[in-house]
Amino acid sequence: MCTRMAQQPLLSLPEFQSVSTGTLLVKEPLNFWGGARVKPKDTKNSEPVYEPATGRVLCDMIPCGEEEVDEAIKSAHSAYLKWSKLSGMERARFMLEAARIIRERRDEIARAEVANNGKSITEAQVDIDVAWQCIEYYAGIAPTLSGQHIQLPGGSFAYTRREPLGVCVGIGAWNYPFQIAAWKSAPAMACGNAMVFKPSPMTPVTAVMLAEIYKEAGVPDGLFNVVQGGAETGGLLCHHPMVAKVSFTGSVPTGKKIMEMAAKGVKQVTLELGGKSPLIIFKDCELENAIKGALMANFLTQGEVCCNGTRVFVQREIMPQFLEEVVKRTKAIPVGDPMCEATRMGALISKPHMEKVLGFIKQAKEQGAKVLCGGEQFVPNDPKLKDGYFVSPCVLDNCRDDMTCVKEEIFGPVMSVLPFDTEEEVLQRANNTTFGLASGVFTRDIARAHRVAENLQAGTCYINNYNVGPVEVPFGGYKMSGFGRENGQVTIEYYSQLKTVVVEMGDVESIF
Ligand SMILES: NC(=O)c1ccc[n+]([C@@H]2O[C@H](COP(=O)([O-])OP(=O)(O)OC[C@H]3O[C@@H](n4cnc5c(N)ncnc54)[C@H](O)[C@@H]3O)[C@@H](O)[C@H]2O)c1
Ligand SMILES: C[N+](C)(C)CCCC=O
Repeated sequence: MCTRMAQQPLLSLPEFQSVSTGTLLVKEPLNFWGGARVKPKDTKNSEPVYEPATGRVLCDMIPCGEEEVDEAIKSAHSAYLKWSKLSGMERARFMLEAARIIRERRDEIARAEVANNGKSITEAQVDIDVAWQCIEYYAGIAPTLSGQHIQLPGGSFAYTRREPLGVCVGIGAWNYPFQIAAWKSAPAMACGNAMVFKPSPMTPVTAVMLAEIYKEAGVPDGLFNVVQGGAETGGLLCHHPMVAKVSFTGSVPTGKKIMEMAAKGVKQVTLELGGKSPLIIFKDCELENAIKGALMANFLTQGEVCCNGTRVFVQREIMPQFLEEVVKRTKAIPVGDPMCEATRMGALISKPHMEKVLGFIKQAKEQGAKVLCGGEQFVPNDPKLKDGYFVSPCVLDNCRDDMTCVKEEIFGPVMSVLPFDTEEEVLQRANNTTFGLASGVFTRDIARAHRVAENLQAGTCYINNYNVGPVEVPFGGYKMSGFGRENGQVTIEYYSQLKTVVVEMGDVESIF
């Protein structure tokens, strides 16, 4: 059991007044376009949405059909026509105000995120901070967007204009629901686009809070819209002729489908997909930091993190000390009520997902891995949590590169530990995967650190840390982990296009 934190100011929804585990019921519509929540037209395909910590139904997710998707996109388009004509400074003012409101309401949003996602309140608060920081960062970039002047012969010249794409679609995963919505909408809006965002059907609750906040900050109605739904609604968005770009976060199989659908309309795509990232720990590392890094690389958000370093390669000489300490600290992770400030690991997203994760662990044992700790369904003492989807964090030893737990993304709290002997060998093994999202190396040898970073085939390499994600830094994958980037300056390129204007100052020279 845990003590409730002091009450914070309210969102517009009465149900957020006293959110603690087992209390939230969301009855308000979760769609948002034209500057307001929109009731679903047809409730026949509704799906229950569960609170992971209790297994209780939190709300119904009612998918949007063709007519609703069309309304949302048209609403976005009309907002785009106004928003794209504002200067960067003007756009920035609205975005800074939205960031301020998020900061002010951090706790309410975090609590709703916890109720819907199951992650610990400590992590959810960080996610909300990252969300407002992202909006603030792109507000800072908006006024700097500019083109180039190119002098041509005879006084003629050309210039380039960085222009928005139009209506962008964002499709999100369930592990960082609010943060993903911010990571997509902030750069899109900074560049002058409008967005229609579809959250995961398992986490429909908080994206609409972001929509309300943008409205309160004063952006034009329709600039950021939310449609609820699953694969079918996602498909309607991808195929819609008024959509210029799709930014997708999710699994590799769905990413492939998104790319196919977008290809039909020659729409731009950003794909932020899954991973099975290597973390390499050399014997010359600062072991205390490496152990902390391995825990951060594996157990944030119950292990449901795309860039997690789940293949932990440890140089053989330090394996015993590493394992002893990592197991001791893994066993000490407080698992339980995610709303408690002392909790460090909450509940997995759903019962089927929990069963899938437990299935991976069972298979790992059958293939010869040794469970050093955890890896079981966990039932907290608090009776209200008895039907929650908790799994005790697990460390697997005796792993080999050919095991399923080492090759496939588990998306749960499971660390696979693998011994290695040489740098050359570990690089070859680390890169022997179709994924390429992230990677990490712990060593005190500065030359080795940079050599390893250069040779790892991944979109990010952490040196002597893991899973830090400042919004100033680009994030995205190599290989089948996707392409395009989120965060950092470079993301502007993925939400804008360049127009060249050529100006003749003399007479036309015609060959005809
Ligand atoms: N690289 C990243 O930044 C990043 C971040 C978070 C999660 N992920 C990845 O996401 C996966 C987990 O999330 P998930 O289970 O929600 O992924 P998922 O692929 O099942 O679903 C992601 C989103 O796609 C939608 N969708 C599903 N089928 C669709 C279709 N045919 N057309 C259009 N939309 C469709 C879903 O409704 C959901 O909103 C993991 O693989 C994880 O690594 C990647
Ligand atoms: C843990 N980070 C660095 C915040 C990345 C989260 C996005 C991936 O799931």
